[in-house]
Amino acid sequence: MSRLPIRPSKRDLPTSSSSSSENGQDFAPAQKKIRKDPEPVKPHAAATIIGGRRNPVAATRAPICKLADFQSLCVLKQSIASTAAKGGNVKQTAAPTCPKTGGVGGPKRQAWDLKGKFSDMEGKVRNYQTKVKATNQENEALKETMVQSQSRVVEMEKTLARQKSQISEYEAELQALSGVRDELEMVSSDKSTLEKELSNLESKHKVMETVRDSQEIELQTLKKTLARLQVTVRDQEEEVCSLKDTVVQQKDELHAGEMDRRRLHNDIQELKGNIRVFCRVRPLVEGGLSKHIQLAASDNKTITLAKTEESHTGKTADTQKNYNFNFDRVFGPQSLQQEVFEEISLLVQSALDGYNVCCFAYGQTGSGKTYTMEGDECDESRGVIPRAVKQIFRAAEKLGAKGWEFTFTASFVEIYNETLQDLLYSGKARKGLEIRKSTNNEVTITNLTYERVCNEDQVLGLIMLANRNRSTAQTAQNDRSSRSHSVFQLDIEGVNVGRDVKCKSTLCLVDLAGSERMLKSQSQGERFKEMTAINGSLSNLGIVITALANKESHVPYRNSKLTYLLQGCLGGNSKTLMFVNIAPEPDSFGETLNSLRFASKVNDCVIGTANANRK
Ligand SMILES: Nc1ncnc2c1ncn2[C@@H]1O[C@H](COP(=O)(O)OP(=O)(O)OP(=O)(O)O)[C@@H](O)[C@H]1O
Repeated sequence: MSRLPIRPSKRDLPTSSSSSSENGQDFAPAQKKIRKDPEPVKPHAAATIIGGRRNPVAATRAPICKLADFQSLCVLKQSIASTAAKGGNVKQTAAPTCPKTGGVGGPKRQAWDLKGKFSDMEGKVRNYQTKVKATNQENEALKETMVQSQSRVVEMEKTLARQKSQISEYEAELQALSGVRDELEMVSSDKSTLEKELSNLESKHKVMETVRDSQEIELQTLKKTLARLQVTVRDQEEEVCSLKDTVVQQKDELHAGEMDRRRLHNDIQELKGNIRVFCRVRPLVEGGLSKHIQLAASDNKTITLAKTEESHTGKTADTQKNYNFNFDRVFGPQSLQQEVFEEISLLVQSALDGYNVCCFAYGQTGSGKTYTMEGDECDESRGVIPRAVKQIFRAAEKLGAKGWEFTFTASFVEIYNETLQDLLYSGKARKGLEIRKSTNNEVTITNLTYERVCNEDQVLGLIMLANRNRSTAQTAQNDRSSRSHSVFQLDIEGVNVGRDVKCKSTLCLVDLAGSERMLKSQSQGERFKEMTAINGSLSNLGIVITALANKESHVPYRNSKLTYLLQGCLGGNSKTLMFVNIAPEPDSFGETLNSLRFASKVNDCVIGTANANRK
């Protein structure tokens, strides 16, 4: 019976843990206490500290932990290590309680020695109870330590959190500082650039200083030169003043000279006669000159028309009848336009000096009137009108230097069948063109275009316009230009403000209608009307000139439009030049003789002295 309770406990031993192999029921409470003890110690914390492995975060953060934190960590480590060591002792002390030893160092009791065995067991129990008590005490101590450690751990974690937040603050600060560093780098690079610039500027400054020094030296030299020049300028100013006086004096003299020139020029013109007649012979179409026209080799003022008259009976020899004419000048068929104009240019000058000048071409159709007055387009063939215009504007420019200012007004009128046509107007024939005489004896035409002109080209443009308008009328009426008078007038007004002198004159250039006479029986209708008008105006021209020459009290200017219009240019206060153009063909003999007779009559006239229109 006594063996029965022991055996089962022996058989249980291999399956029990080493601490409960002897008496599982008795030792169970102690074993339970041992198992519960380690619980307060968190495996994580123990592993972290006992294992000695360092958390990588903690390791990396260690350098920035405060020294106090580090020290408290060390204390915690030591206490846990000592606790672990004590725990190990518990295991070591528990090891001798292995039931296989059978008692406390004594020999194995006999099976029957139950009392002995019991006392052994009691001894063992007491022993174990003592150990358990000690272990419990240790456990309590450990628990306390664990609680302390846990509170420390909590503190440490707080500290850690604080430090983490501090670290993140530092990191943010660091980041901000890195921005500052970048800025600093930029600033330093700017600084180095500025330093380079500064050094460049410094070197430039040095160069400038050198330049300034040399310029200062130059300035000094220039100041000296300036001072010298100022003295010279003062001298020269004095000289200029005296020269100005001289200039004023010379201007006075010049003006007096100009007035003298005008007077002398006029004297010469008057000596030449205030009405002059030039004869111009047109060359034959095939060249040369026909036999019936003879020009004296000795002078250029005579022309002879020779006519051979056959004997009526045939018994006597043929007789030759010569008609001699003297004029102011006779131009042969070879005479150039330039030569012809030279003789007239003095009269053109008179127009600028304030005298009315009239130049007209008389002759039968085709005798060269238009060629003489207008000429052809090429330069050498230009006639009296374009050359006169050129001379007027050039002379006006020269007189400008002597204080004269001129204004020019041009008009171009045609007299056809005793009616006036405005050649500067391209529209439908203008009506209401009437000749009017003002109280101061100025002749004007109502509704006529008076164009202000400033230069030669403008006048030439107007002449071309007049020719276009004339040829338009010509296509409507064949040969009209030969049957009309064209009158170009240039009104000249001059003023010399400095001298308070004014002058006013008109240059009148006229291309007359063909002067040939037609037998009344041959002229019919329009042609008869034309011929009557032409003959009337031309014969009236002769009458007016004769009346002027005879100093008659009444001069019938109003008998024709032509003489009425030319009144101002033909009267006593003008210089008149007449061209008599003759055709060299033998069959024009009769007309040539008539023309020369008319011209001769005019040439014999002595018109009174012209007065300049001056104020
Ligand atoms: N001195 C000259 N030298 C060369 N050719 C001339 C000369 N005179 C006139 N002629 C020419 O003779 C022709 C007739 O001349 P122009 O037309 O001038 O005559 P006109 O008298 O004006 O005639 P009309 O009364 O019909 O107008 C023209 O071809 C012209 O070029």
